[in-house]
This record gives sequence, structure tokens and C-alpha cells, in this order.
Amino acid sequence: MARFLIVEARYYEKLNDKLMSGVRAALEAAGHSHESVTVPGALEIPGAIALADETERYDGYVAVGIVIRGETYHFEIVAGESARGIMALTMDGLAVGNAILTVENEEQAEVRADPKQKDKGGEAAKAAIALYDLRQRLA
Ligand SMILES: Nc1c(NC[C@H](O)[C@H](O)[C@H](O)CO)[nH]c(=O)[nH]c1=O
Ligand SMILES: CC(=O)[C@@H](O)COP(=O)(O)O
Repeated sequence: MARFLIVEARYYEKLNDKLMSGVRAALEAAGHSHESVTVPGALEIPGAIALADETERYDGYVAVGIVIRGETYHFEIVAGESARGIMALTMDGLAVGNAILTVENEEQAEVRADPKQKDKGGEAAKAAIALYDLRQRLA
């Protein structure tokens, strides 16, 4: 059993609940334990994972959030920089799954967050587990 931390940006609370249930279900189905912490927005997720990793309490991480395009370039910053930060952590050897949805509207988010539809939360949890398993195998 590995210990996973879910780092959740609760910018869109109701949609996040569905994403979170998919993440939790996938971790539990694989027999792993999990805790969660919240941050204000997706831009804070990579930094929060880096801080958590310094504690050496966790074996892997799942980033959860929703970024919906607005009227300005801010969407590109939040979507791109949060993904870039997570990729940098992954390249440093952390097992991180990315469930930060980057969508045009709430309807797209709803379909992707719902565990009964696209289940992007479950998909990201499985990706984090796969990286954790690979690291164990190669160690
Ligand atoms: N617009 C969205 C944000 N924006 C907030 C940033 O993530 C960040 O918290 C702020 O710039 C302070 O550093 N966050 C989301 O998660 N989703 C959005 O759609
Ligand atoms: C994705 C965003 O950051 C968005 O909520 C910002 O909206 P706007 O570009 O209209 O300020």
C-alpha cells in the first residue's frame, strides 16, 4: 500500500467534488491510502506538491482542479503553467497524476469530471499509481 496526497484547487467547488470522487475511487480500488489538501487555484498546486514532498510522507500525488477559459490570456497562464509545474515535478522523479481540467465551459468540465462519463480524476489517479509502480520496479 502506498500513500498518496491529493492536492485540490477548489476554484469550482461543485465540479471538483465529482473529480475528487473519481480520484478517491481509483486509489482505493488499487488498495492505496490517501489524504487531501486544498489550495486556492491551479497555479498553487505544483508548489504545494513540492512542499508536501519535502516532508517525505507521501509516495505519490494527484493534482485536481478545473480551469475554464475566460475573456483574457489568464487561461493560458493558469492552464499552461500548472501543467508545466507538474511536468517539472514528474521529471524530478515524483509520481504525479494531472487531473487539472482545462476546458472551454462548465459543460465540458462536467462530462470530464463525472466518474460515470470521462472520469478524468480516475485516469489521473491511475497515472500516478503507474509512475509509482514503475519507480518501485526500477529501484
Ligand atoms: N482562473 C482560474 C484560476 N485562477 C487562479 C490561479 O490559479 C491562482 O490561484 C491565482 O492567480 C493566485 O495565485 N485557478 C483555477 O484553478 N481555475 C481557474 O479557472
Ligand atoms: C481561466 C481563468 O483564469 C479565467 O477564470 C479568467 O477569466 P478572465 O480571463 O475573464 O479574467
